[in-house]
Amino acid sequence: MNADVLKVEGLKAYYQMNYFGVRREVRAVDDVSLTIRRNEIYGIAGESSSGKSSLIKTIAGAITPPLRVVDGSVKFDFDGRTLDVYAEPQAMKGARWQNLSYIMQGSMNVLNPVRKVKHAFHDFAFKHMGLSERDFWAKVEQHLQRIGLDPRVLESYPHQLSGGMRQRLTIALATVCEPDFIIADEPTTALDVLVQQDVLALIKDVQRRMGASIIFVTHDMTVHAAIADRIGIVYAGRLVEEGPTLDVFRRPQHPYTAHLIGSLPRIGDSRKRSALPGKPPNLADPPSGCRFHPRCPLAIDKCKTDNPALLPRQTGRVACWRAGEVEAA
Ligand SMILES: Nc1ncnc2c1ncn2[C@@H]1O[C@H](COP(=O)(O)OP(=O)(O)OP(=O)(O)O)[C@@H](O)[C@H]1O
Repeated sequence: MNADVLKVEGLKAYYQMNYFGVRREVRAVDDVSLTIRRNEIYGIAGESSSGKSSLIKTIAGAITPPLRVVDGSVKFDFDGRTLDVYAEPQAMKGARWQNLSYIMQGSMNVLNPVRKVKHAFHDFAFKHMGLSERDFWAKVEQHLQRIGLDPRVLESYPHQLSGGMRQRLTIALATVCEPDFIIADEPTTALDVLVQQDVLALIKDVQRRMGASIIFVTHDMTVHAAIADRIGIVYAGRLVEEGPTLDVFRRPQHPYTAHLIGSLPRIGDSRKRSALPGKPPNLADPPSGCRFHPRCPLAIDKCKTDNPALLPRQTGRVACWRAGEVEAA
């Protein structure tokens, strides 16, 4: 069996707009290549507007205009069967829920406020599981119990449940068909810190038990530290660093990664953390060369003109002309 379950190659997805005859193109995903292994949790990190959600939506095959794939490919390997997301959109429909599930940003909203929770399970999962009604509900109840929810929640309306319970329910929904691959966008952002810990532990537990792979997005580096096996750092539509989570946190190679990690508060350290000057660039008109160069403390002339490729380095990959010359602040 192929060890990689997802292969993304040279992926470019742009928002292409036309305002009164003037074309505008936002290069939100710009030449991203990555692979995800079986049983792996891969986190995508980066500031707001760096393109994380656009990347994950594109990987999930869940894009709508004006976002369009202009180049590259996204291929899954499910049980030795290759599923090419953009070459075979129909096959993708068949794979949803069974092989692949997508927990969108704000996905608690999939729970219809005027219908009991049980309807969401029936609407989304029943037809994919090939079970009788009776066996289906037995399976749903067993799944809820496994993830610490009382099956009586099925008879509740969403407003009767706390935010943490609703998020647990969306995770239950996304995992009840035991998919091989889970895609999650900011799965814990709307929750307070304690509930967040709980939901993170749940995601990790469900993933380990089912042997699934997960790719998830959050801007919160502490969430990556808690659950990701590897992380990819995105800046201005490009993957600029990738590696095992511990290595990236201990020895970031890219100045941007070093900054993201250096700005995290640490217990017992009251030093003021410095903010990175400037803002992420406008992706309709990104800077030449390395897109980080206008904000980079280590930039040299070459960085202004030449785009560094993402190259293997130590245990991961990094795209920087001065890779490895940084230490976490
Ligand atoms: N519907 C849209 N039309 C045009 N541009 C868009 C649209 N949605 C997002 N963008 C632009 O695409 C770029 C990447 O946005 P994206 O939402 O993918 O970033 P992100 O890293 O997920 O940010 P956040 O953490 O704030 O969700 C940004 O410049 C954003 O303004």
